[in-house]
Amino acid sequence: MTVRTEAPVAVEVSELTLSGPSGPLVTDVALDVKVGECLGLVGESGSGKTLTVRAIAGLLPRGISQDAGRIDTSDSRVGMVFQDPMRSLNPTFTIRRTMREPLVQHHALSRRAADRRALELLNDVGIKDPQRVADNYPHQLSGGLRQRVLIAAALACDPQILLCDEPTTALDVTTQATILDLLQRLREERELAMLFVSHDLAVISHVSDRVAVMYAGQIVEVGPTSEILRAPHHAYTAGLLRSSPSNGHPDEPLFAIGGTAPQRFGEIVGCRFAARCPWAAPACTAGPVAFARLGDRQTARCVRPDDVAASLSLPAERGGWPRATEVLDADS
Ligand SMILES: Nc1ncnc2c1ncn2[C@@H]1O[C@H](COP(=O)(O)OP(=O)(O)OP(=O)(O)O)[C@@H](O)[C@H]1O
Repeated sequence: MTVRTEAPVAVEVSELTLSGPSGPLVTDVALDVKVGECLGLVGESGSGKTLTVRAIAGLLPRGISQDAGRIDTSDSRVGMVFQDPMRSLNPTFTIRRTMREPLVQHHALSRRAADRRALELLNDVGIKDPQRVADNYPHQLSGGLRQRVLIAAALACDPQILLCDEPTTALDVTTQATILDLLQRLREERELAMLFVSHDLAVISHVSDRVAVMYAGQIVEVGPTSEILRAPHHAYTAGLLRSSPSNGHPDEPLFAIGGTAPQRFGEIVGCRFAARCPWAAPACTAGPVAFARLGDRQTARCVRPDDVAASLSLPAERGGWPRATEVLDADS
C-alpha cells in the first residue's frame, strides 16, 4: 500500500525511557507512524519491543516505570492484538460475551446492539459463520480463528491505531499468511496506523512500509523496508538479515550472530552491539553513538555505517557478515 507522504502522524514517541527493578530496559526510543502506514518493530527477544508497544497502549506491566519521554497518539483510539489469543481471551466466556464487553463499554450499546455489532466485526475479519463462532468458547476454535476473533475484538473500539505484538508467531505458516493478509486489508480499508512487532524480519518485510530495528533497549536503525533489506547500515540489522532462514543456503548451517545481547546496559556508554560487531572500532565504545543520516529516510546508530554497507556489497564469498579478519583486511 502507498502511504500518502503528506499523511498526518498518528503516533509519535520521543525519548522514551522505561525501567524495571534492575535498571533501564528501554532507552531513548523515538518513532512515529503515519495514518495508513505500517511501521515494523523488529529485534531479538528481550530487546524491548513489547514494553515499547505496551507503553504506547498505556498498558505497562506493574514494576515498569516510564522515566522519560513523550508518547503522543493525537487522542486517537488504540487497539491492540497480542501474540497468544489463548491467553488474551477469557476461556470461560463465549466469543459473543468477550466481544460484547468492549462494545457495551466503549460505545454504550445495548446488549442486543452489541451482539449485532459483534457479528458484523467477526464477519469483517473474514469469519464465514459468525453465529456459530460467537457461540463457541476459545478452546473450541482453531488458532487462526482465535487470532481473527482477537483482531475483531481489537476493532471493537473502532481504533485509528492498531498495535500488533507478534500476532502471527504462534500460527503455522499458512495461517500466518492469511492473518497477515487480513491485517493488510483492514489497514487499507480503515486507514489504520499500524505498529507491527516481530522478531522475524521476513514477516515484517511483508507488512511494513518502514522498519525500526531494536537492539538492547534502543532503536539502532530505521528506514523504508526496501532500503533496510537492500542496504542495512547497522551491523545488527545486517546480522539479523543474514540469520533469517529465508536468506540461508540449504547446504550451509543457519547463520547466527556470535555472542549474546547484554541484559543490563545502563553502564555501556557507547554502542551496545560493539562487543559482537566485526566492524567495531575504538570510536564505537568511546562515547554515545549518534544516529547517522543515510539519505532522506534511513538512519543508523553506527559509527561506521558506510563501512558496514560497503562490506555487504562485496562478492558473495566475502559479503554478508564478514569474519573480523576480513573486516580488518578490508580496512588495510
Ligand atoms: N514485567 C516485567 N518486569 C521486569 N522486567 C521485564 C518485564 N517485562 C519485560 N521485562 C524485561 O524487559 C526487557 C524487554 O522485554 P520485552 O518483552 O519488551 O522484549 P521483547 O523485545 O518484546 O522480547 P520478546 O519478543 O521475547 O517479547 C527484557 O529484558 C525483559 O526481561
